[in-house]
Amino acid sequence: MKFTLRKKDLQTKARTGTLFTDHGEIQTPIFMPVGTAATVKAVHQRELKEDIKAQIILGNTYHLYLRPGLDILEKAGGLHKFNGWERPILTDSGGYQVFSLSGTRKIKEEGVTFKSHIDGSKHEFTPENVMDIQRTIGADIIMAFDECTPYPCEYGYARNSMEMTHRWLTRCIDRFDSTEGKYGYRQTFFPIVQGSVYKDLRKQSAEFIAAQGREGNAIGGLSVGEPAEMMYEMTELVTDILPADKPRYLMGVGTPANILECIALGVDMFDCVMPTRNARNGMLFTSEGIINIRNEKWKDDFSPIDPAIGNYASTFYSKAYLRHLTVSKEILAAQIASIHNLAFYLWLVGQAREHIQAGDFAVWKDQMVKKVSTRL
Ligand SMILES: Nc1nc2cc3nc(NCCc4ccc(CCO)cc4)[nH]c3cc2c(=O)[nH]1
Repeated sequence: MKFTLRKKDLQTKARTGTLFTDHGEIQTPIFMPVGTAATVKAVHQRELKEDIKAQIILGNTYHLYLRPGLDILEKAGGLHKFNGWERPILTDSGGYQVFSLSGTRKIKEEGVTFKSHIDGSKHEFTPENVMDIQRTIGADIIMAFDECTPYPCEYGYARNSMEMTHRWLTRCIDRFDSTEGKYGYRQTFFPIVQGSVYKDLRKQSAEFIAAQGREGNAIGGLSVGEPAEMMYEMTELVTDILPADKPRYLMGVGTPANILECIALGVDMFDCVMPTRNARNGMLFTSEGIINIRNEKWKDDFSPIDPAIGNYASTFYSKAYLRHLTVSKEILAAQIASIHNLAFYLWLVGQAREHIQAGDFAVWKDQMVKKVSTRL
């Protein structure tokens, strides 16, 4: 999968680029809406494309494997055919979900056994079968099966967890490189850096991942409760080691401010459930700051949600109307807020791309970090 760098910022490690997949191009830096179970919750595929201008979305191996299941997905001709999203898709490998979702899991060298959060049925994920599962789902970019090391944890645990992730990585690569895609288009594999918040482990893991020479590299084990300063310190250390000519994907990040700071640290791809999950309880991200739309103060504010970001929902509907829908628990509230928050995230990374191109990203970023973090 080709990745061409366009412009490198002079004051920071920010850069713009283009990622070429068989389902279309991705302009980076990019935010990837999370579509866990074959849907970005409350949003139509047409809205994702036309209003939000999403370029790539995520799916989750753990959820899709359990429901609708591989049989249905294969009969459909893969996830793109099943949900009608014909642009790029990335699937996370289940590592994080198995560790965070099904409390009943056992980690062994062979893999992880767990109970379905849906019906309690027993399953096992191994590096090998997770590659086969992601081949069947058919995402354009598939992730290594890793252990997302919990935070906080002792140095010894972090080291053992990282070393197991590295052994699992070798098994993932052996399996991926000896199998083909099932639907006639190419799939790409990204390894994932671990090492928790220990600088020597992070360095060791980044070097091991870089040495695999894959077409893109991910940074895992962050956005798991550590302080933002620690996230930035680990990200900076790892992006100094990961090859500059390959896309860098920081998993599960983050708030608008986190994303801007990490673009400056050389990250190209981001995903987070925050814009969609927080939308459903009335937390709106806007170009002027953060709004809790349930707050009384918006009751008679008939101004548009956020006309600056230029999409239908954010311009057509007022704050007062969205507050009414939210407090009334109307279904339309989740739809409007989800489209708006995702359109804001895509607008923000689009603005970052423009300012990197214009050469004034550093100054713009510092101003924008303050603005997007303001509580309105
Ligand atoms: N395979 C793999 N996947 C990951 C996904 C992650 N997702 C995160 N963080 C998400 C944190 C997160 C969770 C929920 C919310 C909603 C709040 O309202 C926001 C952020 N960190 C992550 C780390 C890994 C990782 O090492 N390996």
